[in-house]
Amino acid sequence: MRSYSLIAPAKINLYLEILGDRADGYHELAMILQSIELADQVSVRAIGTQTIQVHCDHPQVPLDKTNLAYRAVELMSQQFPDCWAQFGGVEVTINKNIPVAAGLAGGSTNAAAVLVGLNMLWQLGLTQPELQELAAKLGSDVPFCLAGGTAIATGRGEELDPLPNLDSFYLVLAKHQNLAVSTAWAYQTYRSQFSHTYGRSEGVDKSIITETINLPTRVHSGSMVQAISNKNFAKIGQLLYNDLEQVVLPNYPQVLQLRQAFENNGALGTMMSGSGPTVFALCQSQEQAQALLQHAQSEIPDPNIGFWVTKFASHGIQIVS
Ligand SMILES: C[C@](O)(CO)[C@H](O)COP(=O)(O)OP(=O)(O)OC[C@H]1O[C@@H](n2ccc(N)nc2=O)[C@H](O)[C@@H]1O
Ligand SMILES: Nc1ncnc2c1ncn2[C@@H]1O[C@H](COP(=O)(O)OP(=O)(O)OP(=O)(O)O)[C@@H](O)[C@H]1O
Repeated sequence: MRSYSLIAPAKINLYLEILGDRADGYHELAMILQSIELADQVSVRAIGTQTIQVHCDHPQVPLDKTNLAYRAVELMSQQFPDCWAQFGGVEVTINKNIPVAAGLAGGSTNAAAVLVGLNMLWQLGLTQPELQELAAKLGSDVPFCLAGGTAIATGRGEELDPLPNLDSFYLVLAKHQNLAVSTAWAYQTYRSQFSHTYGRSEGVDKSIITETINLPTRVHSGSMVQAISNKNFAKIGQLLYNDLEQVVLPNYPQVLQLRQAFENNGALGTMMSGSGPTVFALCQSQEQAQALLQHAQSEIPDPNIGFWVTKFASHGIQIVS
């Protein structure tokens, strides 16, 4: 039976501003998203039985309908019932390298890989915009994971405008392995505490966050877009921004601690990714990233913290074979 193997990169948020509440319960966003080389490998294979089977080598990843890759197969089978009938069921195998429940869109990128894989397996010939439309049905981050690179994301995160590539940037990621932050909780808490500040470009009252950290002032994403267009790495580092830090940092001191460790040890910039709890630090070289990792590790010698050195990527889902 035919199978396809795909590379599914993680993402980080260089900029995340919450602009307002939406009637559908989601939030209107202005984000700048960036793919990174840290990636899962996903394979899709046609199987004889009319079933969906998901395998994953990471014990925390569910294998049932709650797996976003499973939901991607289900969506495709509903959209293309003739192919489902003709080609039979689908087996998805995920080799997990992206930390789970990390704010790095691990599940979203697996789902995006399944869409691309089934487009090949079922010889559908779907165009990129058609795949993007299906991706948006699965989750707000899935369309970006499909496209990849560097992009502005608006709406609830699904409307994308590409930006120039920044693939010479290195970064260090750090995550407490036993910590997970619910994305829904982070957005709801932000709404209940900060909705009165929507649209105020001068920023919000950050006094509830400990004064030991130097939080950036909210700037319009336009300044970041300009810094990216100019490939001004120092400026990009200074302009990193994430509104969700205002609810996650006060509630998760471990995330704040990682943020401080990076800030004190010479990163170009440091920020929490998405709804956390992963924190990243930007560096101009692999050597600088390794040195920063060592500094942070010696400052917080906790075996439960995972560290990764990786690089910006200029691509989304890639077909390997
Ligand atoms: C935090 C980010 O990862 C940043 O890129 C995304 O905004 C979240 O993307 P995602 O996990 O793909 O999000 P979804 O699966 O669509 O939604 C998860 C939950 O996040 C909240 N959510 C998400 C996106 C958005 N624009 N507004 C929201 O309020 C909703 O409560 C939703 O129930
Ligand atoms: N394919 C998948 N890979 C990892 N987790 C998955 C997957 N499908 C479903 N999940 C579930 O989703 C939860 C969130 O995992 P995921 O790694 O996607 O989080 P995330 O990186 O925070 O996502 P995002 O940044 O899109 O909010 C996990 O706790 C897990 O139970």
